[in-house]
Parts: sequence; C-alpha cells; structure tokens
Amino acid sequence: MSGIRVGIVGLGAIGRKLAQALTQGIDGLELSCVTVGGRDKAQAWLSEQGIDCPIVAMQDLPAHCDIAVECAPAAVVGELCTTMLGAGKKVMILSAGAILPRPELAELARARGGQIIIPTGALLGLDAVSAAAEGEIRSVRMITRKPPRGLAGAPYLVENAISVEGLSEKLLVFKGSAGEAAKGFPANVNVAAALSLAGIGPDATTIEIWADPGVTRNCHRIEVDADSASFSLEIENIPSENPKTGRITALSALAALRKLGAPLRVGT
Ligand SMILES: NC(=O)C1=CN([C@@H]2O[C@H](COP(=O)(O)OP(=O)(O)OC[C@H]3O[C@@H](n4cnc5c(N)ncnc54)[C@H](OP(=O)(O)O)[C@@H]3O)[C@@H](O)[C@H]2O)C=CC1
Ligand SMILES: O=C([O-])CC(=O)C(=O)O
Repeated sequence: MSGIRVGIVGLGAIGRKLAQALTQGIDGLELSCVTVGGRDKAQAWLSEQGIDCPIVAMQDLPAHCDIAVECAPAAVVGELCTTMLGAGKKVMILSAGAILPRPELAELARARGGQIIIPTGALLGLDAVSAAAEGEIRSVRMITRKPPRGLAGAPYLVENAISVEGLSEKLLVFKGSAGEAAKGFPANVNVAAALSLAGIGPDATTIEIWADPGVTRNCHRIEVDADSASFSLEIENIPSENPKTGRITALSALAALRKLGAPLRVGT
C-alpha cells in the first residue's frame, strides 16, 4: 500500500476513529505512525484493534509521515507544528484555539513550504465564511450551548469560580471575543477559533457560551452578515466518548484528509 503517509497525534476520541478508518482503507492515504500520551494504553488499543503501526516520538514524526493530524491536548500544538513545519511537512490541527496566539507557525509554514490545515471540525459553514471573507464581512457572531458536563473544568470557569454543576436553567458562562474564549475554554470551543480564522479574526468574532442542562448535544449557531450574503447556520453535535467532543469532528478530519489528493474535490 502507498499514498500520503498520515501520522496521528493523540489516540483519544478523535484519533481512534481516524486510525480505524485509515486502517479499513482510504484511497490514497496510509496510516504510517502514531504519537501518543500513554504508550502502554495506546499499544494495548492498537493491538486489540489489530492495527500494526509504529508509535513514534514527536521529533521523529517528519521521518515517518507527510502529514500529522493533531487530536491531542492543545499543549502539543506548538512543538508539533515546529517539528513538522520546520521539516516542510503538513499538519492538520484540531486544537485550533492553540493556533491563535502563534502567528509565527504560519510564517514557519510559509518559509519552509509546509502547511497548517484546520478542518471545519465540529462546526459548519466555514466554506461560506471563507467565501464571504473574500468580500467584506461586517460581523460574525457565534452562540454555543452545551450540556454542563461538556464545559466542566474549563480554565475560565475555574478562574472565575463559575459552577456548572446541578444547574436547573441555562447559564451564560462567557460572552466575548473568540480569542478570549479560546484561552478560557481550550478544550471546548476550538470551533470558535476555526470560525474566526476563516472570517474576520479572533478579536472581531464574538461568542456566547451557555451551559444548558436542557440540551444533550453540543449546539453551535453562527450568524454572519457580509456584503455578499447574510446567513445563520446551526449544528447539534452528538457527543463522542469524550463529552466535550462532537462525533462529527473525526469525520470532518477524515473528509479533509480525503480531499488532500482527491481527483474530484467538492467545497472550498
Ligand atoms: N476543531 C474542532 O472542531 C474540535 C477540536 N477538538 C479538540 O481536539 C483535541 C482532541 O480531542 P479528543 O480526541 O476528543 O480528546 P481526547 O481527550 O479524547 O484524546 C486526546 C488524546 O491525546 C493523548 N495525548 C496526551 N498527551 C499527548 C501527547 N503529548 N502527544 C500525543 N498524544 C497525547 C491522550 O492520551 P492519554 O489519554 O494517554 O493521555 C488522549 O488519548 C482536543 O484538543 C479537543 O479540544 C475537539 C472537538 C472539536
Ligand atoms: O470546538 C470544540 O472544541 C468542541 C465542540 O464544540 C464540539 O465538539 O461541538
């Protein structure tokens, strides 16, 4: 088998789905390696799944893959991008919020001929937002509602002593820019970071985050006003094994991977 060699960084809710799909076989793509947190746990899962692929250290990724898909805690993004982009390779980043404070990574990609790819992930409409951004976008607003357990433990809640336990009504826990939201909720609103990068940037994109005991899904609404179109779109994501992460996220990464070498490519 040969094709674009894909490395997966992080074998959690997203990474496991990607590893399974790539192992089942996708034209033009090959699972070539993984980089993990806990090695023993990862090896046990790979063996149980019958997936034969090496576990490699992060600094060895460029030798083993053409693109590394990050689906790990946000803290790995800096080192991963420096390593892969420094070698002129591609990265696909799911922890999109970690890209916002690091503009130097895109510069590194430019200088070395690498690329940072941020898939639509758990959101929708980034095709239309990117198109509108070719003209003039006047505003981008996002409203996120999640079951309280999909927000629990976020640094912003801890720092501001906001409890989302035992809520009987929905509670607005954050209102501000996508940039501030990405800092305060690094594992919860990567979608807002991706939206801001597709459109008018992290300072101008606004977001409300609600902890809502009345929903069982991670719900995102975006409202865009531009000189080419106005649109509002909504998605209700069924949580994966990780309650913070919608099931569709891994599928979005997979769809983006398929497009890398596809002879027919649909959507911007
Ligand atoms: N862009 C988007 O739309 C979305 C982005 N996300 C983001 O994607 C990322 C992954 O999400 P998800 O799969 O649900 O997370 P999980 O917590 O389910 O999995 C993360 C995995 O990363 C592993 N890991 C920990 N440290 C490292 C390391 N240094 N190198 C490699 N792997 C490591 C963990 O292993 P171990 O358990 O052994 O520590 C774990 O298996 C998160 O940052 C999440 O916020 C999620 C949903 C939507
Ligand atoms: O953006 C994120 O990090 C996760 C999210 O909201 C979702 O999966 O719906």
